[in-house]
Amino acid sequence: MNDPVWPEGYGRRMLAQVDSTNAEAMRQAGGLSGPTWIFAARQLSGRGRRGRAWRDPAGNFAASLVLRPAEPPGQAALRSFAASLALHDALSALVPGAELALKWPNDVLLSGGKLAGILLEGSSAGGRMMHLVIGIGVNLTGVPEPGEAGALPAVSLLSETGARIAPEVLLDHLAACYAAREAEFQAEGFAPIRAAWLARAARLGQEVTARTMRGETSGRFETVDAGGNLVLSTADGRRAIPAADVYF
Ligand SMILES: O=C(O)CCCC[C@@H]1SC[C@@H]2NC(=O)N[C@@H]21
Repeated sequence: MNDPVWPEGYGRRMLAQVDSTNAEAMRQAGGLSGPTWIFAARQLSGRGRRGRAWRDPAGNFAASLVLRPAEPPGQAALRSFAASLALHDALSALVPGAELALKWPNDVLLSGGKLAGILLEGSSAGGRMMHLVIGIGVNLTGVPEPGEAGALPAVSLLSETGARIAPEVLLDHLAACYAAREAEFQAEGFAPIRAAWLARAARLGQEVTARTMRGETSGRFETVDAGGNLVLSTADGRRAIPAADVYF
């Protein structure tokens, strides 16, 4: 594939080492004049969803994109679908034929295992986002130690496909793919992102379990609705779930 062109209007800060690119993005957010990628060759204390740690063996990808969407949080957060889709776009271009899929809300799977995770953070005031940070971690070469029971096994791009992609190369591709998805989101809203995401979704139409702090809901994975909710068809009817961990 041709070398991508760095997208116009996007900045980048390339760091040798950081605690967490999301933490660094939040620290720098107030001083940035436009959308900016914060990339670190080495991340020592990565943060995962639901307060979990995200372990980054050397050689893996860690970066966070800082945006200023000035939208209500629910609308701004739909970018997590744009981000996972952009990552799918970038990886499919870099490793044609890789068996990639998307898992709600924003994991990227490879050969059925967890290849990548995305963590959204941010700050808002007066009902509008001031900053949105989209943190993306990809197991390019290393696989973190096993996580909680029942979770999908972590896999790496190298272990599953033999492809050795440098983190900086993935950043160039991801930045270009994200900028294209962001432009689509701004021009046409969530509908085309939602449709493209669903076309790549893992386990659509199959039984899944959504687990929250309050309990579990099992049902057939029907769709993702216009608000980004996971829609399950359960024995008690249709349920739209805004946030959960999903188990297959
Ligand atoms: O739990 C998940 O699946 C989300 C993991 C997100 C990890 C990435 S790595 C880059 C960015 N910086 C962080 O501290 N976390 C995100």
